Amino acid sequence: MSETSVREAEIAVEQKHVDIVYARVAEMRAEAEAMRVRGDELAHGARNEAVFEQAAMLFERDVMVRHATQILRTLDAEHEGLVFGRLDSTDGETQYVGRLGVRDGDFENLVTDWRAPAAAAFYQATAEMPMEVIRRRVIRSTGQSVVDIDDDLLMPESRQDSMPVVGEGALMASLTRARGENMRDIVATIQKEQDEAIRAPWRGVTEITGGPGTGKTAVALHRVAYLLYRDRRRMGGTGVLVVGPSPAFTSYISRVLPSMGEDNVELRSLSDLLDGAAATKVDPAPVAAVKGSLRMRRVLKRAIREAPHDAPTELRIVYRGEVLKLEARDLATVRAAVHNGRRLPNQSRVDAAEALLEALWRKADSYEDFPVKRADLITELGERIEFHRFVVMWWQLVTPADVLRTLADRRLLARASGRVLTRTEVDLVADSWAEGSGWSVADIALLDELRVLLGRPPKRRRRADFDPFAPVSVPSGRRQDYDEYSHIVIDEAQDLSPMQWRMVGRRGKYASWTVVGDPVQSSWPDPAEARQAMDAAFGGPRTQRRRFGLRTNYRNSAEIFDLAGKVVRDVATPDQLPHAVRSTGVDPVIRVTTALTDAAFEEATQLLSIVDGTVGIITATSRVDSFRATAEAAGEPRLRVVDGLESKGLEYDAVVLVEPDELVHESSTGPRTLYVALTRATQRLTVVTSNPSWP
Ligand SMILES: Nc1ncnc2c1ncn2[C@@H]1O[C@H](COP(=O)(O)OP(=O)(O)OP(=O)(O)O)[C@@H](O)[C@H]1O
Repeated sequence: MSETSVREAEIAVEQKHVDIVYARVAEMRAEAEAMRVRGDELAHGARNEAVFEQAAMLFERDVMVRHATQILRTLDAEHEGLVFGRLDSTDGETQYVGRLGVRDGDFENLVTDWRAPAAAAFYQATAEMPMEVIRRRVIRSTGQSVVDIDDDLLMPESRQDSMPVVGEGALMASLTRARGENMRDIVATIQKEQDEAIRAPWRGVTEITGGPGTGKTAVALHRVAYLLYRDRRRMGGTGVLVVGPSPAFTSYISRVLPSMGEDNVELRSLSDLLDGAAATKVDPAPVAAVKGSLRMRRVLKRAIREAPHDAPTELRIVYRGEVLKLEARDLATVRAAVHNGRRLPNQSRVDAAEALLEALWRKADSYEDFPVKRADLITELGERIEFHRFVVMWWQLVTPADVLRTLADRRLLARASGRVLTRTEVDLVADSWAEGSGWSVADIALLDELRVLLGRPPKRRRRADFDPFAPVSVPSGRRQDYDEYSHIVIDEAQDLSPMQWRMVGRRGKYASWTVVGDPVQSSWPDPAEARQAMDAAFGGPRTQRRRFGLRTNYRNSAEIFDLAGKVVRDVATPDQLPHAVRSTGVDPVIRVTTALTDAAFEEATQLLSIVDGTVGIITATSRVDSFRATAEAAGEPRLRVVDGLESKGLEYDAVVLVEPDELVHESSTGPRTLYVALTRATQRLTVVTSNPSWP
């Protein structure tokens, strides 16, 4: 038989099995649908039953509806490539691997879930360690149709003539596919070193490092799917949080987990980790460096001890014909004493009132010939409306945002900072808040710190809040303190500032962690301080750690990565640079011109005609707005414009990098940012520069 007809015959064999699986899935879907209907009937019935039966019925309904919905969701997510692998072993057994475990009506295995221990050999078997696997086959489908297969022969000596082997490399086929709006899952082609990190135990901290394009993000997300599968009870109930660097990044990765049937994972970026305060800008590097350092915590702690700018500076009250007066100094002493107490400021107003009354009593007691009893004075003054009015103005309940807005005044920030910040630093930071154009990413960590330092004001109870028939699924206010996650994934961990580590650490008090990053791509100026804050976030140095290093760059062509490697030669050791496996024979293009904008769009237009997927223009931050406007006018949906920092974690088929020297100069860790930008393209890279001697 010719090679083509062997391939076609094998595709037909696999199609037969795939058809059986889809028929069975249709049955399962009908069963789940029936279960959901039954659940709704129960709920309807509950409304007509006696009250004491309602709770039990509602509970049963909830469990049923949730279970059925989960099954339907999983079945719906597996629209493409439900079955993607097959193993033929020495014992003559054939096993199919897919996105979901499926058994037939007699409980015979039709497909093994890729996350099950039984599927591990699909990813871990190699020619050196074949694990009894003779042939590993990757099955590629479109919808429910098998379109291609690729085989790896792992034990040639055990292969029988009846076992054909076709194709050359499912991995390469997948790597050369065009890139689109969203990242795709890699379940069919996870590599051995990646699989080890994905399947590591949930406990403690799993650190995954690797250079650009080594699949760190992909691995972290597949690990989430794996942990939810293996430990759904532990992980699913209290939730998994995935934190990425930017909203563009979270949107880019947003489809990966749903495509694996997991959509109850919270994806957040560092700019929207705090509800009600989304960041709309990024500070210039010198400002971000100050705001991110642990020194800011000391500044904030001092700031919240200051009296509000509109607080009264004197308390005068007439008691039984005598004037009792607390002057500014007395008031400052009382304020300091209340701050030194056990409760947080927003929960200390009652303490403040008591301390003021106590001070008034001491004042009265010091007067000669003024015989009053302490208890009488405290009760009588404590009931006076004028006293209450004073307390409300003097001990104000403040929000985190109030505090930062106050510190936009250079004088006030200087006072709060004492010797902690230099004059220049005070001016930089105060001015950034005075601009009033919304919060920056670095501000979010400060607001979160203040949330904890200030405490939540006591809630007034309202009877109407109580609804015995509210759905039982998510108790209202559950995540109010953000600290109930069971697992937290931090992507691009090398860029978190110490203050950001504190913010995520608060959310992971009871969590285990997966932390992925690449020290060489770091844009944070003080890695030692960040490292310390990171250790603290994990619960101290005694927390169990395991480390994995990824060494293969799957994104860039060897030609592109070669150029990128040159720019970080001074800041990276050779073993920190991954190995790019794919050569395209196309070298990066360097175009020298002073007409940067025109040239960049010309090159982008040309690249759009060559590649099927997206083209990214990466420029210095100062040029982004004008480039975006031009791109918008061009109306090309496959074209994106980002700056160096925004490009973190993203990828495009082709990249036009504009004026690399500018990227280097605009950040304190310039060569690293340029390295990030140079490693975003999968196929083509064009550099447009006015510097004839670049690189
Ligand atoms: N085993 C694999 N099979 C197919 N594609 C893969 C595999 N591993 C990684 N990739 C692809 O390589 C690209 C890079 O992966 P990913 O973005 O996860 O890398 P990264 O290490 O997070 O990169 P960076 O640090 O540069 O942002 C993605 O398109 C991903 O789908």
